[in-house]
Amino acid sequence: MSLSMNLPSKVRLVEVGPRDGLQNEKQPISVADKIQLVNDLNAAGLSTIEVGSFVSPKWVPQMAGSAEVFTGIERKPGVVYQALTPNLKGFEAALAAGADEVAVFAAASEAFSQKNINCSISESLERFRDLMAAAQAANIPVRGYVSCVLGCPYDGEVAPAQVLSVARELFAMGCYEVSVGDTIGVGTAGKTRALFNLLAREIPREKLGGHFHDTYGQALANIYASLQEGIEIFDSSVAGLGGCPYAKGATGNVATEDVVYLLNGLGIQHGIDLSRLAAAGQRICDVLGRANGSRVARALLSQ
Ligand SMILES: CC(C)(COP(=O)([O-])OP(=O)([O-])OC[C@H]1O[C@@H](n2cnc3c(N)ncnc32)[C@H](O)[C@@H]1OP(=O)([O-])[O-])[C@@H](O)C(=O)NCCC(=O)NCCSC(=O)C[C@@](C)(O)CC(=O)[O-]
Repeated sequence: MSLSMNLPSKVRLVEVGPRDGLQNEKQPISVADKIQLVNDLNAAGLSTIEVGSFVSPKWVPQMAGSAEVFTGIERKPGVVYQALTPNLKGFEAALAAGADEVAVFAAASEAFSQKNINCSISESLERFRDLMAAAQAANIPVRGYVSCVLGCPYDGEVAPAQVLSVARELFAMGCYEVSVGDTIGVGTAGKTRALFNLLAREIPREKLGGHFHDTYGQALANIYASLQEGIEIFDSSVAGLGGCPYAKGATGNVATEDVVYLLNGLGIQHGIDLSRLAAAGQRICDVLGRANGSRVARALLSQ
């Protein structure tokens, strides 16, 4: 039971650091370092880890070695190792690499859809159909993402009804859960609550996830607002790694360490060992030669 009767007692964190976190890094990162990151996250208790993506290497070169990463990781029973896939080709590659589950991604804004995956929203949804059929035949669960739900770097304001329409389509075609993403981190708590309130009129709350970037420093406030709306699934990235190659200026995802600290304070269960998690984040930051983006990790590691 959480300290507040109105909040969920348990949350599932989807760790997207190895994919969303690393995809935007310009410097080469070795397959060994990526494998180490996934293994460290495993050891810290994450139950769902997005290991990599099977997208065009011309579009996102950093994810080119994802198959080797999948092959090299130590698998822990009960942990879901997920891959991001934009089409059937990506799905087949993910399946061959041993992904337990895949994620498809659509946008709530037309301009972002074009920039990110080179097609309109409706074309992207159409593209997922053969992937969904192949996934169903192979018994592979498919997660859905909707990007730019609280604003778009090209189109500006995004209508909540448009987010609902894309999320509804993803469910209708068979996604078991949909994560809605504030790709450029412009959302605020009030808008977040209003969005989930609208989505929950048609989609069960326990099937909705929140994916917040911290560009404007609002991610934790938005997560708290989502918890108040009964949302129990959040995507986060160790050490706040990340940024989207097709959203200029977008900084990292909310740091997993910061979310865990928030949940600890609220008495909400999550199953993650914060000190191991902070060590995992610092290790990859040392590899990348960049500052740790988690304030909680910085505070803990300086003690
Ligand atoms: C979707 C495409 C492929 C369309 O790209 P396209 O150029 O329109 O597609 P195409 O079908 O014409 O193929 C072009 C080339 O890519 C190859 N190709 C085609 N598919 C694949 C594949 N799966 N894996 C490997 N290669 C592939 C294909 O074989 C061909 O190779 P070529 O003949 O030129 O040598 C491209 O636009 C793409 O890969 N985009 C990926 C963009 C991306 O990964 N963005 C970041 C992830 S989304 C995100 O971060 C947001 C999220 C999810 O985190 C949530 C949030 O924050 O909001």
